Amino acid sequence: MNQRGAQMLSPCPGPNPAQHPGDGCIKAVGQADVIRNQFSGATFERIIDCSGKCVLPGLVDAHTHPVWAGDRVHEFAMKLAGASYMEIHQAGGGIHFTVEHTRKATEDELSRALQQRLERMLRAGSTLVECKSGYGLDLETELKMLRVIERARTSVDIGISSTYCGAHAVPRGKTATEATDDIINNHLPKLKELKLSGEMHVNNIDVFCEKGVFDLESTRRILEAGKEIGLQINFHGDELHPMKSAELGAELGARAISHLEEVSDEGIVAMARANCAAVLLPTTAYMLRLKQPQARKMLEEGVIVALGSDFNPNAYCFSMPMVMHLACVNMKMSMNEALAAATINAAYALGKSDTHGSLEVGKQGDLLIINSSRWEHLIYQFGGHEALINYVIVKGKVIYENKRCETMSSY
Ligand SMILES: N=CN[C@@H](CCC(=O)O)C(=O)O
Ligand SMILES: [Zn+2]
Repeated sequence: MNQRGAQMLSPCPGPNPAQHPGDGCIKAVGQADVIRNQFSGATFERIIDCSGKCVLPGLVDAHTHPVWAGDRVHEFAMKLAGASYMEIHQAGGGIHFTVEHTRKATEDELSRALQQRLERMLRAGSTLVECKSGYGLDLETELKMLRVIERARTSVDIGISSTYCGAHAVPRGKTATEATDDIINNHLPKLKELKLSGEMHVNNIDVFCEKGVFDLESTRRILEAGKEIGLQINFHGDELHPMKSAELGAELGARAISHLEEVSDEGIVAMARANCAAVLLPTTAYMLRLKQPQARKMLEEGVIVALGSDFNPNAYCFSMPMVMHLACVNMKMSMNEALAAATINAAYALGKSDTHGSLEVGKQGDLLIINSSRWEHLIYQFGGHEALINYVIVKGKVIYENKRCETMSSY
């Protein structure tokens, strides 16, 4: 913590932590001496002296595709040579390439890969991440991916919001209408059954609403059917072409829409009115050399702007500190705006801002301790988070401690 403030974590669900078992929530936030007095009789599992350091909320990554097999480094070379994302996709690469490999992978292989990726995200400061399916497209593989995400809830100490993204691409051999019918008639009823039986905890529904993928009408049908079974609407829209996805999302009560490089002015206003969050993905706009989304205009209009890493085989980045840096430089966000977008606003995009995303009494004790007296170093030092993040704490427990940063971060 910096010199002026302090946070007190569990174990302690009441005012006197000594009398209560831990619930992993924040018990007090304020001046160090006031808190010290307040808890003078208490005993703690662990006390960390944060003098000269900063305490930040754990970062929230509002958009990731972390379950897949088969990397696409060869496509990176193709893109550098001038091929566009859609050219590769339409030639059977891109998402289709990943689908082919993910269908062949076993559940254990996918679980191991996911676990390692989530651990890398944790070490980069993310304590809550959205995780999408979407490289199966058929029911069997989509369910395999969702089960892998479900397993990670217990095997990794990171918070997870799970998203069904069966409409990530139109599977080979099907039209978009046939794929839409399959999702509505077969995938969603099965998800509803698994949700009701408690076997799966899927939170959100996603569609890639894009020219040559799912058009506005198919997107509407899928999202409405998902909402009907209790999923939050959180989808890809207005990325490569203006689709009026923002207008549709606002009308359907979407919790969030991602990308939005090609959103219309009317769409921005509609999202602001509907409290629909914009999840901006600076790595993708950078990687694909897309037009940058209009973050400034969105903020001026009152849109809730969140950030995500979009980790996927196309945009291979685990690091929300780097995402914040890109948002500042390329989207002209201030460092304060980027931090809010990577914490409380990202939590909002996942429907979790009551419990996550800020350091407030009663919220989950997810936080980072930065080895610097100015938190802005986390954004300023591009790619430097490994030397800055001293501790990652989830539900009041230290889950990553980086002793090396004590000697590294000031250089
Ligand atoms: N645009 C659609 N989906 C992903 C990319 C997925 C992929 O290329 O594998 C995205 O958000 O960038
Ligand atoms: Zn995506």
